[in-house]
Amino acid sequence: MSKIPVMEIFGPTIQGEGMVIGQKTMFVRTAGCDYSCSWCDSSFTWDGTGKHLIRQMEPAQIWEELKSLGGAKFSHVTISGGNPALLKNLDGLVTVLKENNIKLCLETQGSKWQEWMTRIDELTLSPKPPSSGMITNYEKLDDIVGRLRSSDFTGNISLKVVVFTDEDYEFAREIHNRYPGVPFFVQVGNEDPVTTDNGTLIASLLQKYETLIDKVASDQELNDVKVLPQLHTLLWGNKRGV
Ligand SMILES: C[S@@+](CC[C@H](N)C(=O)[O-])C[C@H]1O[C@@H](n2cnc3c(N)ncnc32)[C@H](O)[C@@H]1O
Ligand SMILES: Nc1nc2[nH]cc(C(=O)O)c2c(=O)[nH]1
Ligand code: SF4
Ligand SMILES: [Mg+2]
Repeated sequence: MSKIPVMEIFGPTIQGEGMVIGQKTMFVRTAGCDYSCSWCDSSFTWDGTGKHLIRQMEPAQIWEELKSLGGAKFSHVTISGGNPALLKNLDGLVTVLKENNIKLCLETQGSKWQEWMTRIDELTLSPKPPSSGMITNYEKLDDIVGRLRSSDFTGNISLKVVVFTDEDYEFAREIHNRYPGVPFFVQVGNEDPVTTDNGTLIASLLQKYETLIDKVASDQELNDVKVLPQLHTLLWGNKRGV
């Protein structure tokens, strides 16, 4: 059997980001990432600090845990990480969840392709801007977007760029120009993904949200775009498992 490295399973909560923001959902967060973004808010999935939390789980076991946490109070599961697209054998989990009529959302950065991605209902690709320290492989990203725009894929896709700096904003424009027609989101960057001072954090994030809205509002290159905060961070700060 094929086990999946699971970092955390939580919910029901709401999807705090992107194309289905507000959607009631469970989360399965896998361990391991091929990137190491400077500002990653889930760095415990790849920097060794969460090593003790990793469980190697069978798809059926993950489903049991989702049910024991969520009971009958969910019909939607978001798979995030880390980068879940590193795992070929997530196929088994997708199968179990689909057999149980669960709608599936995936969060990934667009650096790897897996065949099971065609069975996701809401797929977010989040290429990384310069402030992350990562370099986007456009050949790879073109290939992935191409596959997701083909008739093999019946779900919905979106592109989501997190913005911290003016350079990041330029990167967001480039991505939107490169893939016109793909629903496009810009998201406020959280510069302090460890603080527990929620008052200060939330005030600063709201300020940044307003600044990003102003920037987009006065930009004729970014018209068909949605500007969002991380709703879960505005509600619960950097708390894990929400
Ligand atoms: C933790 S990542 C996991 C999935 C995948 N590795 C990715 O980056 O798309 C989930 C989402 O959180 C975003 N994110 C990570 N750190 C962030 C931060 N400090 N501020 C805002 N968004 C952040 C990522 O850009 C991504 O869209
Ligand atoms: N509520 C909530 N929404 C989220 N959307 C994307 C998340 C992620 O870490 O991938 C996330 C998360 O961790 N919590
Ligand atoms: S790609 Fe995602 S999980 Fe990986 S380091 Fe960047 S933000 Fe974190
Ligand atoms: Mg998160």
